[in-house]
Amino acid sequence: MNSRLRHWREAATVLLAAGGVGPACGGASARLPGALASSSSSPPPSFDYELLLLRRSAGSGFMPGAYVFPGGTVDAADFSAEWLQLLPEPPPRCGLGPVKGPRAPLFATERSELGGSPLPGDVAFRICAIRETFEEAGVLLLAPAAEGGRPGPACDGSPARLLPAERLPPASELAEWRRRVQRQPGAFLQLCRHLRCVPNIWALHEWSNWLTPAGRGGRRFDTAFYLCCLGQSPPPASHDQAEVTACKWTKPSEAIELFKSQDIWIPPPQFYELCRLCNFPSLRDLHRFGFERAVEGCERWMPVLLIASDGFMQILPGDELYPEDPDFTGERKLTLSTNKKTEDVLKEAIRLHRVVIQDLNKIAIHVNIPSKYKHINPLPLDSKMGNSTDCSSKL
Ligand SMILES: CCCCCC(=O)SCCNC(=O)CCNC(=O)[C@H](O)C(C)(C)COP(=O)(O)O
Ligand SMILES: Nc1ncnc2c1ncn2[C@@H]1O[C@H](COP(=O)(O)O)[C@@H](OP(=O)(O)O)[C@H]1O
Ligand SMILES: [Mg+2]
Repeated sequence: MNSRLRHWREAATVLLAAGGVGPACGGASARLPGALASSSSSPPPSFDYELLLLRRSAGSGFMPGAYVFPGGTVDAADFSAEWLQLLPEPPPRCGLGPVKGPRAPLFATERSELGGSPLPGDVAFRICAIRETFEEAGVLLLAPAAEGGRPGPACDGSPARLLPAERLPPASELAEWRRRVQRQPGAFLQLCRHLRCVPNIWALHEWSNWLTPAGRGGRRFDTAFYLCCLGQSPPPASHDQAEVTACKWTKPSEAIELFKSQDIWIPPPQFYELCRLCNFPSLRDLHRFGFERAVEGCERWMPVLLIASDGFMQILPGDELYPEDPDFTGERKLTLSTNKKTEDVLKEAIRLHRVVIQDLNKIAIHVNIPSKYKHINPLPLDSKMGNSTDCSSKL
């Protein structure tokens, strides 16, 4: 086994947004992607789309009860060479756009331990995210196969669409397929063959890559985060009453409000990504940004814990306290700690990229450095969205 894989499991997740079909909202859509609000008095954005959040079972071994995006651990079936018979184009890209930027280790991993699959990580992790979205929420992100048996995914830069209802089997049959895939992930390939479809890997755009922090002794995941924008109303989503106990389509701002009011708990990486989405009230703008930015790639982010006297911080790459040689495996048991209060630590810092956690639902993101790879920093939220838990980008 690859030494990295002894320490964590590889996983994929998808920020699934749907909407953008109604009239433009408010004027907030005039906010330019990439232009961070520097004032704390701008009106709250009005979103024309919703995002799918799932509540993890209270019995889950990892982050029980947390609201997360659909996703899970990669299975050998996601790397099956048989997918190549369904995909319209051969490796290495299988019809995916180029990535000129850096490749996070997740995407460049040697796959021999998974049977030496010729399927690239870029494809397999997208298949994983799509399969998990079906298992956990019943939402099927598939593209139809073109006439003659060759699939013809739309890759024209517009938001994706789900298969039309007439392409799907009756609900009871689909529910049976869902149970089969939950029991045996390899059944997802059989379902795609049966429906003459392919997982719509072209609708998933590389967004970020988070590695669970080391040092807490728990389970860790190296997770590929993708963005997928559906240019249609949010489709029905249903939980599986097992791994997932609730499905919720929510605007990014509403999710943050629910977090602040302690109605839901969202883990720091998902909170960070929700605050990034707050830059985009319009689904079309979000899609365009995600589609065009993906070519730049992304780097892996492993937060490094700094324990202060009244809370703790997750230090992120680019921050002046981020170690030059981070302890990825946790074997060196390196921890950062100080007797100072978080407020004083923050006052002393010049280059900030960190998540300050004072208690479970009191999180603030502090960033004053530009985001790399043409990405975007979390939006500072204005006072109307509350300030007990703020997402403050200091620029
Ligand atoms: C009080 C604050 C505690 C802070 C500790 C953390 O930051 S935990 C962060 C955990 N989050 C991640 O590792 C991000 C990626 N993980 C996920 O999206 C999901 O956990 C998963 C990997 C998709 C879950 O996989 P399952 O197989 O369990 O569904
Ligand atoms: N009813 C239930 N309650 C809690 N966890 C469940 C569950 N049914 C399945 N799971 C867990 O969900 C995980 C599967 O996640 P995914 O398919 O998203 O990777 C598995 O955890 P383990 O990884 O600990 O086995 C599985 O045990
Ligand atoms: Mg999961």
